[in-house]
Amino acid sequence: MAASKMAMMASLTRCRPLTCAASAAASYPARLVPHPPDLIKWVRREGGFVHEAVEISQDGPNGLGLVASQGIPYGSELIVLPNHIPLKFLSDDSDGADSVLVNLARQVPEELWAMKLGLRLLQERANVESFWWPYISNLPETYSVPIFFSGEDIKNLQYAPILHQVNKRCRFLLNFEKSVKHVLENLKPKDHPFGGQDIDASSLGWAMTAVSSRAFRLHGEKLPNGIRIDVPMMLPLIDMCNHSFNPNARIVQEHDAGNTNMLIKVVAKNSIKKNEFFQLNYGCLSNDLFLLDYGFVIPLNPYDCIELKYDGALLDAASVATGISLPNFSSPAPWQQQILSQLNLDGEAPNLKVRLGGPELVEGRLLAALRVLFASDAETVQKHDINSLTSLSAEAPLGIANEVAALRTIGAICLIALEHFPTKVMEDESLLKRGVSASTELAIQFRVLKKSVIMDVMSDVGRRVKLLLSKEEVTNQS
Ligand SMILES: C[S@@+](CC[C@H](N)C(=O)[O-])C[C@H]1O[C@@H](n2cnc3c(N)ncnc32)[C@H](O)[C@@H]1O
Repeated sequence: MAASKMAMMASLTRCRPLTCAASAAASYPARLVPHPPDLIKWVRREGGFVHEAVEISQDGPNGLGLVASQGIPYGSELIVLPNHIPLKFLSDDSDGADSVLVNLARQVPEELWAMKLGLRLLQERANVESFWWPYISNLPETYSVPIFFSGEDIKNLQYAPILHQVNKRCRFLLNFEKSVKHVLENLKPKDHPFGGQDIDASSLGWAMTAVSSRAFRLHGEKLPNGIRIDVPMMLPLIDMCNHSFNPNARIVQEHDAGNTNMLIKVVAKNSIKKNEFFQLNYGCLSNDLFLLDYGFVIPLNPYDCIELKYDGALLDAASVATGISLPNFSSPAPWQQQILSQLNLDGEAPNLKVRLGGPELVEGRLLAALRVLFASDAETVQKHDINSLTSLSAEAPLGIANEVAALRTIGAICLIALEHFPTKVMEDESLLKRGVSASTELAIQFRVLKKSVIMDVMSDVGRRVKLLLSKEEVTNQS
């Protein structure tokens, strides 16, 4: 009944309905319409180029992807999009319905930039005559990002920094829904950017996620002052490529022969075998960002890390756990405090977020702070510059005993962080084996990977401590 009313309203107002399903239950989300137009043919018809061996196909659990139907040599152009195909936001001097959109976009905080372009996507999705309909109709109907999780599955993530981000996004969508409704309330039909349709938090969430999971930030048009700024844009067909940290394709931007049109190309980075999927690198991101923006997590992600709040209480608890008591943790000496300020861990507006894991393994600021707090005299420390104090590869700059104490404290911090999770990895694994819904599985996988980041850091610092102690033994014997 409700659906038929919606369809009738859409045909009366010459717009397409913006309703969407609340959550992605299956691993293969359906497209906006059951049989969308052929995207490859559309790109070619619009003057773009698509290599004859490029096909759209199911890429296992990654959804649809682009696959090579025959071998392709290194350096080949796979897709070329002329300037009018990417979907971008509007210019600030737009008028009518577009100016309403520009004004709404001004209410979107910079960090949620995807919502801004999402408004434009919703506008085109609502418009029956949209140039981009062949593209939009091929977009997934639902997304597996946590803003669409049930409250229980949000809790299942078990990791405070991501819970904070999910809550922030949900709160923003609910508040933005109110602002959008208020702005649209008394608009004349010709000024309504969504063809007279109601917008709610769910359609806003769909649009924000369609953009965050598919848009690329590329050079935009040249400004009058000659500068090019990066602008987010949706790249039809190119955004069918799935992610890999070891991609076989890359995006390049080039001017056409007449130097009038900026072309966006996908080029083979390697030679590509028949049946191989084309993959792009979405960025060196943590699993938090992959989950929040794209709705998936990556096992063995070298960029995954955990975030902790550096404070005296954490360090005191860690020192109790290691048995290395040090009163200076909560009340450092003035010279130590000075270095902590230099590290931005003390002072007027300190940044107390520190990371473990990722390529750095231990954030340099945390390592330097511990090395300095365990040092007994200012003179030894002052012989070293901040770069060597923050570097894990600088071997024990303040001596072996100092390094062992700092590393053991990091091990203890890891243990405390691990104990903050309400479940153990073994319990998570048995839940996964029992079979759970797709979103519960994703939430559990996320927390398992966070725990494995912590365990990896623990075993790495443990190895370093052993090595240092064995070196010390050799030195003492000789
Ligand atoms: C830019 S789109 C790629 C095309 C998409 N697979 C589709 O069906 O339309 C990005 C989305 O693809 C999926 N994806 C891409 N790379 C993935 C990967 N390495 N693992 C799991 N899912 C992936 C995620 O759903 C992500 O949000």
